[in-house]
Amino acid sequence: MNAPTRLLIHGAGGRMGQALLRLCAQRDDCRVVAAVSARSPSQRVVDGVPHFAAAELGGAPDFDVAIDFSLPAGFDAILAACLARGAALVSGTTGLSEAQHAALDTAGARIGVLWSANFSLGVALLEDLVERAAAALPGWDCDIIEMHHSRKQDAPSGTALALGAAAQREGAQPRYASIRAGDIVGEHLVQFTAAGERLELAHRAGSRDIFAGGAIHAALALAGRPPGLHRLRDLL
Ligand SMILES: NC(=O)C1=CN([C@@H]2O[C@H](COP(=O)(O)OP(=O)(O)OC[C@H]3O[C@@H](n4cnc5c(N)ncnc54)[C@H](OP(=O)(O)O)[C@@H]3O)[C@@H](O)[C@H]2O)C=CC1
Ligand SMILES: O=C(O)C1=N[C@H](C(=O)O)C[C@H](O)C1
Repeated sequence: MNAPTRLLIHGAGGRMGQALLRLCAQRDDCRVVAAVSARSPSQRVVDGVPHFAAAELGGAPDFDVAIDFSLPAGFDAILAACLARGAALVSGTTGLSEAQHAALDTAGARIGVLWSANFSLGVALLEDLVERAAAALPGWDCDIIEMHHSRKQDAPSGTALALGAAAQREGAQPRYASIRAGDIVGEHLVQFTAAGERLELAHRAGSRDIFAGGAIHAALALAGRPPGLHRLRDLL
């Protein structure tokens, strides 16, 4: 059997980070060698996993792939750490700046990189469906309504922007509406409207395990691959 892939989880103390740590602990094809959060950990080792504060990232052991679900403020440091170690990066952090996306693209020349606004299988398909609908319905209004929990910091969501970009490629001019309420995991409705009719394409995530499972799948698929910019749809 191959040695387990060594993972660093960046944003480990957060909602996604906790889901990733739980799912990784149930597998024997990967091992979390470092869990990194913004603040100093209250316990150094939790369930056998060494924890680090962001300022201690340089002291983390070697890893094959970093899985990053943090915030834009932490993104530059994890990208730099991956470049310094020659490790791959799978990131789902949304709200990144244009400069951060450009840095990701550049990093693809040296390490394996995959960023996706949404790691669910359903949203990967939804993006295709939205592109098809926009191509088939020229001139229709296109509205993207997204709903998330009240702690989410960015709006519109990364997924809404990715769906909007898919519609825009086919000439639609998407508008966005965001709702932040309670503990909604993540819902996206893309609505095409003309006089007398409306087409609705929707995805509802009921658990963060969907995203975490997709990111782990991508990380294991990326491990050992040559450098390059990868797309989630090619790994599903
Ligand atoms: N692509 C996808 O499929 C999905 C993407 N997301 C995105 O993932 C990101 C995280 O979401 P969520 O887990 O809900 O957020 P949380 O706020 O729950 O967690 C954020 C985590 O990032 C850590 N963090 C914050 N700043 C830094 C920093 N400067 N350096 C290192 N770590 C830092 C926090 O540390 P501490 O614990 O110390 O506060 C925390 O552990 C968001 O951008 C969200 O939009 C979310 C779900 C799915
Ligand atoms: O912050 C979240 O929770 C989510 N963020 C991603 C986004 O911005 O699209 C994906 C998912 O909807 C959950």
